[in-house]
Amino acid sequence: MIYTKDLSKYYNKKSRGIIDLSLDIKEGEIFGFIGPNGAGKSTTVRTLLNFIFPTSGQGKIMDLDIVKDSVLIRKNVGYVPSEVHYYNDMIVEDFLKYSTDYYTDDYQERLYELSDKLELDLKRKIGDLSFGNKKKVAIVLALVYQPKILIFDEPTSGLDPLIQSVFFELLKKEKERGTTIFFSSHVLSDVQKICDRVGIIKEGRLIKVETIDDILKNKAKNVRIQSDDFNLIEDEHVIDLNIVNNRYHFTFTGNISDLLKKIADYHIEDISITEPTLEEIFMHYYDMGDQS
Ligand SMILES: Nc1ncnc2c1ncn2[C@@H]1O[C@H](COP(=O)(O)OP(=O)(O)OP(=O)(O)O)[C@@H](O)[C@H]1O
Repeated sequence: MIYTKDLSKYYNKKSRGIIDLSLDIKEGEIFGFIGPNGAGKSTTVRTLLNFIFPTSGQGKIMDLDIVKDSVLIRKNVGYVPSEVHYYNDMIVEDFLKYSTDYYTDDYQERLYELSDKLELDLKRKIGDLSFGNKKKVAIVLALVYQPKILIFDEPTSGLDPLIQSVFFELLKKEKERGTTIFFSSHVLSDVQKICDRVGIIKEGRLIKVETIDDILKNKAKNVRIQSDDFNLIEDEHVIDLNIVNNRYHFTFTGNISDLLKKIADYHIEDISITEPTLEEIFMHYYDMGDQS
């Protein structure tokens, strides 16, 4: 549904946006796109929607070319930008009605239903809305006509936790309908909640694409051991070792039953083996960069 091959964007010779980005997102998939500030998330989204031209490479959305067919693409995509700029002097209700008038079907009822769920005050002027409330306007607009594809750039920023959970409920309904969702964010818990797969972007390059399940299931474990004679420091599977007094904290990347066999030789006072958080895994990928 969303495909790119070696897509690159340089703003000028010195300023890279994205480099050789290749993505293949299937119909009905919710794809998380994660990376810190400046990694290239917004550049990717803006290039996909042809707000900026790619420097090289190609991209397709629903088999349509992202540059040549961008008008048709935008008709089929709901988009929530990272920063929302609409007509400040318009009343929210008028703006939403005006925007939905473009579509042939009658979306008025859904417009009010979504605004109500997100607790959006329809009677205020857009210019008087907070950042989060402006974001709600963008979310209503993206969801109202039930497009086949949704592209979100940091959609939850500015939303309070209650509204965030309403938003995720709305997305679950979209998923049931088979909508394809590109979800760019730097908030790992958001991505973990809703996405099927996640792509990690670092300094403009995609360094990893994996399912959330695999990331959490197959990866290293956090191990904490208290022992006065423990000595696995040279083990190739022991990384990020931290020793304070007789307390050992490390990440174990090998088979956990091998670890249990090895530690049976030591006098262990206390032990815990836990799944790393997505945050820790993410930091690990970031440290390893392209070799991961
Ligand atoms: N208009 C621009 N002109 C020059 N460089 C730009 C421009 N927009 C973005 N960049 C550069 O491109 C790189 C990627 O920026 P981008 O905004 O895509 O990152 P991001 O992952 O969306 O980060 P953020 O979460 O801060 O928006 C950064 O180094 C940024 O400085």
